[in-house]
Amino acid sequence: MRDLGEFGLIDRLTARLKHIQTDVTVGIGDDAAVLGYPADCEIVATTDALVEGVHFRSDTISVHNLGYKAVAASISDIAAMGGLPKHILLSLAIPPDSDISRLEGIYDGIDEISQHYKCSVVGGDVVKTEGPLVINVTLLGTVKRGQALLRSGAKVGDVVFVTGYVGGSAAGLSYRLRSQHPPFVETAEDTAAWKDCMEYLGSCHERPNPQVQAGQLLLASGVCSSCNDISDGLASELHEISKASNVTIEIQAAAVPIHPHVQAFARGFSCDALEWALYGGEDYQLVGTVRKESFDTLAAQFHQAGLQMFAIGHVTGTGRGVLLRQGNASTDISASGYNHFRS
Ligand SMILES: Nc1ncnc2c1ncn2[C@@H]1O[C@H](COP(=O)(O)OP(=O)(O)O)[C@@H](O)[C@H]1O
Ligand SMILES: Cc1ncc(C[n+]2csc(CCOP(=O)(O)OP(=O)(O)O)c2C)c(N)n1
Ligand SMILES: [Mg+2]
Ligand SMILES: [Mg+2]
Ligand SMILES: [Mg+2]
Repeated sequence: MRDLGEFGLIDRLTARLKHIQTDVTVGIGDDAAVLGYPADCEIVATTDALVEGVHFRSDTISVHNLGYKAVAASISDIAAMGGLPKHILLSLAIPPDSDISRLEGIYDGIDEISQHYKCSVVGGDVVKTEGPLVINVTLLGTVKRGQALLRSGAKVGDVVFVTGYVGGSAAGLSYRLRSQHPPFVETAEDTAAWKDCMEYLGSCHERPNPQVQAGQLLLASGVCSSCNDISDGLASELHEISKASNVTIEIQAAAVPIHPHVQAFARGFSCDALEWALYGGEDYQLVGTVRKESFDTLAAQFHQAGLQMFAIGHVTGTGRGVLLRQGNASTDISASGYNHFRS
């Protein structure tokens, strides 16, 4: 890698990007990219850093899927605003002893997800570091002017929704971090079921599906009063909506959608699947609120489009708070979830 030099490295990595760029007047190779945007749109911009040892480890994710997931996390933020992803700026801080094939693998994963979601890398930066590998993704997208979905519009009476299963990524990570064989695999049938379960958990953790189409439907419906994507866990994201909208939210534990594979894995290892769903994070589903009278129509639209839409609770009052109802008991759930500066 040292032989390549900075510019050789950039050439090697960007050569992996096969996805055709659209709305790019000037792309990689000049001082800055020049990008075209439709006049009836606003730009949505998000940035997130991923640090080796904090966001990923070589034994928890493949290099290809690391590239895939790094961009997926940013696409998810654009989806939560009701936007479409367009242009990626990609910066890497690279330890000097890094293997070039590892970096190329990351770029292949980025190229794969770029093709799928029709966005492209238009620039970036490479620097050396004495610390761990850092990948920073900045993503620019478009949203219909004045229509971005915010966290701040939830109103009393609204239904709280989530666009898919939660807890799968944390379950997948928990699987990756443990070495022992599952206690419930005895017969050949068990082995087959276990294999399906592991594939599901692995893909939840390594290859999340950011909900761009769901965000588009929510925006077009005109009845979505708040929206957020789930990076830190359902509890934390609900607290953000509660804070931004100054409302109290109550969700039903039994209504939180947890995939049967996640439940089976939790049972097998005596873990709590609801904990993963509430506090695990990295599910990259959307959570938000819609007007009560419009929920059924919206859910039907989602199902027609092959998407999921689960009602998990209501906005019950004004003033901040998130409550979890289990049977007759209703308890405050803390804002805990993944938090970089709190343990
Ligand atoms: N270092 C920073 N400087 C300025 N704004 C920041 C910084 N870090 C985070 N933010 C902003 O704070 C808000 C919350 O960030 P974050 O919790 O990371 O959002 P998300 O979970 O959607 O990625 C976002 O608007 C983000 O842009
Ligand atoms: C090795 C490893 N340890 C822990 C995690 C779990 N994890 C790391 S960061 C994170 C939350 C999401 O990252 P963050 O930087 O908070 O993204 P943002 O909320 O800004 O989108 C989670 C659940 C992981 N993915 N890999
Ligand atoms: Mg962030
Ligand atoms: Mg977010
Ligand atoms: Mg976070």
